[in-house]
Amino acid sequence: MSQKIGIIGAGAWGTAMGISLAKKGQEVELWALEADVVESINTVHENKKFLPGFIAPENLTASADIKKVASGKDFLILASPSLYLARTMKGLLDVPNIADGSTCIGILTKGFIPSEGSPKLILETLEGVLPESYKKNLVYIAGPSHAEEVAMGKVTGLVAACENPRNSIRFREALRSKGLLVYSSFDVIGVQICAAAKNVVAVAFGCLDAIAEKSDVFGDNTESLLLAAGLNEIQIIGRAMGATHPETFTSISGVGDLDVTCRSKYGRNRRFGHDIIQKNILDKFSDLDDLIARISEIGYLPEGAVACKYVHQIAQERNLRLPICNGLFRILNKEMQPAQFIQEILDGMEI
Ligand SMILES: NC(=O)C1=CN([C@@H]2O[C@H](COP(=O)(O)OP(=O)(O)OC[C@H]3O[C@@H](n4cnc5c(N)ncnc54)[C@H](OP(=O)(O)O)[C@@H]3O)[C@@H](O)[C@H]2O)C=CC1
Ligand SMILES: O=C(CO)COP(=O)(O)O
Repeated sequence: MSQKIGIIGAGAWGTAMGISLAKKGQEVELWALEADVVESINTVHENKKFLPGFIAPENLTASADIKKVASGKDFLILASPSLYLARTMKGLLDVPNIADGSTCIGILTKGFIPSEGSPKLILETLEGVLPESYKKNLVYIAGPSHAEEVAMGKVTGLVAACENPRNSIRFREALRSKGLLVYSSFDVIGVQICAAAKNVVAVAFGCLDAIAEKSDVFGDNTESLLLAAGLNEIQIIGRAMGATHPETFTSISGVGDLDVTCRSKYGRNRRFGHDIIQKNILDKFSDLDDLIARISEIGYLPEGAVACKYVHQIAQERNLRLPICNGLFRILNKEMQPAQFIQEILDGMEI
């Protein structure tokens, strides 16, 4: 039976998920902020701005009216970048099926949310805004899933994490298809940390990858060294923040997502690392706060740059030793030259 699904955020990932669901026969409506994105999806069935080259079925439609997109849906999927997620969600609180808790909500965003004290995880932030009935009922969805490949129908694995197994199973059934395998998890904290922190490691990986292209000293072996040490740092953060299942880190949402983000040609975070070395992209920003404030000027979304600020804050507050994440923070904050970076982190890291 076809279900009604709303997706908030028509970037590459929201659009690809919409295409996958629409191909499965679900009735999907996407919210896009920009009128040209709405028009392009509704007229030529393609998101020319964020996912060009992929044609959507006609049962995927778009609207600029966020409340309309959220109204009367069985499922609502949030796919906005971390910087805009909380603000976007607040605009939906008076939608009747959200106010009464009857719509099942899942989140695709990867990152942390700033708050007055410590940075917060996404579910914790949304639970603080949504009606009480959503507590322990939000579903966090992550895994190695570049939008382009999901839109193509290439076989992809995702984890749907929720403290209430009924909801992770509901999402699993709604999302899964021949190309999309969906597994349940209870480890909402571990899965969120893996999704946010792997982007930071992938920026560092992109820097190393660019340096290695012209180096006699660094190669594929060095890259695997960085990847393994990065996974170690992700585990340190996860354990400190309350991840419940050690196997999360070795699952598709842990090492799987880290691997694809570091190595895929579609990776935005890896590309950003490359651009730091090859295009001196940091020259136009004065520090990390300036970069975050003007992130749209980069032309694509490196969530790892935003997450790096919050991982650094968490590391300081909890006295965590994270040479890769903290080394990258010093680069992005203009405290260290990129050239020094790889050697320093290789000298400092523990596997
Ligand atoms: N791309 C991928 O392969 C994957 C991405 N993700 C995660 O999904 C999230 C979205 O990434 P992605 O789809 O790649 O992003 P894109 O860079 O493709 O799209 C940018 C998005 O930002 C939105 N946006 C820009 N300005 C604002 C604003 N002021 N308020 C609200 N929304 C705004 C755009 O809205 P609009 O649509 O309305 O124009 C659009 O949805 C990120 O957290 C990312 O880490 C996770 C897995 C895979
Ligand atoms: O999360 C992703 C793949 O699972 C997308 O990573 P990038 O944002 O680096 O492209």
